[in-house]
Amino acid sequence: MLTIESLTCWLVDIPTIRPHKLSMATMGCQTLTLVRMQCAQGVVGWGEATTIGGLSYGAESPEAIRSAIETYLAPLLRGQTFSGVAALADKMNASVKGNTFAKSALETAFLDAQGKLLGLPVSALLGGAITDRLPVLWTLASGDTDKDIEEGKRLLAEGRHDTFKLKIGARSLKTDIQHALAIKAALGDGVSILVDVNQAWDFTTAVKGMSALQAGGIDLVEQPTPLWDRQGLITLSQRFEVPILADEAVATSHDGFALAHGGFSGAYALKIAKAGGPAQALKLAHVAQAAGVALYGGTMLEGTLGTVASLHAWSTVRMQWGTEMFGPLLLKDDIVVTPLDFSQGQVSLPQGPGLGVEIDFDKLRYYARH
Ligand SMILES: O=C(O)C[C@H]1C=CC(=O)O1
Ligand SMILES: [Mn+2]
Repeated sequence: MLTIESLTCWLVDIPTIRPHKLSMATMGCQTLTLVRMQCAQGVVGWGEATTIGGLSYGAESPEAIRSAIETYLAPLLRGQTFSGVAALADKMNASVKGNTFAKSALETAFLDAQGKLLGLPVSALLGGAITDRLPVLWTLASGDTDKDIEEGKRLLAEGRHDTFKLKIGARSLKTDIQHALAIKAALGDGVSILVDVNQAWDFTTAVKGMSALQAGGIDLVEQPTPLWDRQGLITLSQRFEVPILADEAVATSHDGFALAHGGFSGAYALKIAKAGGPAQALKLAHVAQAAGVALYGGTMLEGTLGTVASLHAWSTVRMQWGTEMFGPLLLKDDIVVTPLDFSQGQVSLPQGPGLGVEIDFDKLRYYARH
């Protein structure tokens, strides 16, 4: 049992190591919404909710996440006792619609506190880790083909990553295809290349684009069409051999059920923020498993806190397509004492109680918005 005594929120702005270009936004800075949950049992839990490009990716901005927590969720939860995340989600969902990013930060903080109280890692509260090293790809998204090739070659030589995702969709189809295939040719046949279109194509453009990407040896195409076009995604998944990864189209277990029921084949990108927390994201994972849809561990380019919360959840299921939990590597700095260990295309799951992450308060104060 955990009694929530108080909740504190910060907006933390951290610059990226280089501009990160997506079809809908170019990021030069990432804003982490951080939550500290003080519990009456003497433990403190930490959570993070992070989105991409203000309101250009999702319906919750960092400022709105903070406001939802401070104005609605904190007063609802303060003084309440919960036996676990199911009870916490039940309480939040009864009074607050949507706002899954805000709920994800709170579910994460609760799991961190509960793990610390029980002396267990968060993964143990979510079913138990089946691995302590998870594959991690890297996204090449400088916006410049030659720079991306240079970056990919360097990371391959360093042995840090062996799989790359490209962000396309902002430019013409022809330019995007040339870009993706030039990188594929430069990095070589042994290197797996995935592309993320972030909803930028309509159905007919997607048919042309997927034909070219499939012929060029691209291994996976992520969210080619708008999130509302469920039937389009299903049809594309049945028409092409190159698998489709559903991202924006699949947030919760309900979306996963509807897509699979409609005949979708391919994979789902799990993200704790889309679902409302690590435990909620696993509900989608379990629907996918039941439907024979593969899994991929997705990121909203979170800092270490949100990344580790995701890793604890992802460690409890088999990720056929690996993960993209490289968020901390895209940021110039972070607010934790010990950075994650990324090497050989993998990241290690922290082993301590709770999330297994310690906050660096000086850095938190330095980067926090005033
Ligand atoms: O998948 C997305 O749409 C968002 C994110 C994940 C990796 C990356 O570079 O951006
Ligand atoms: Mn995506």
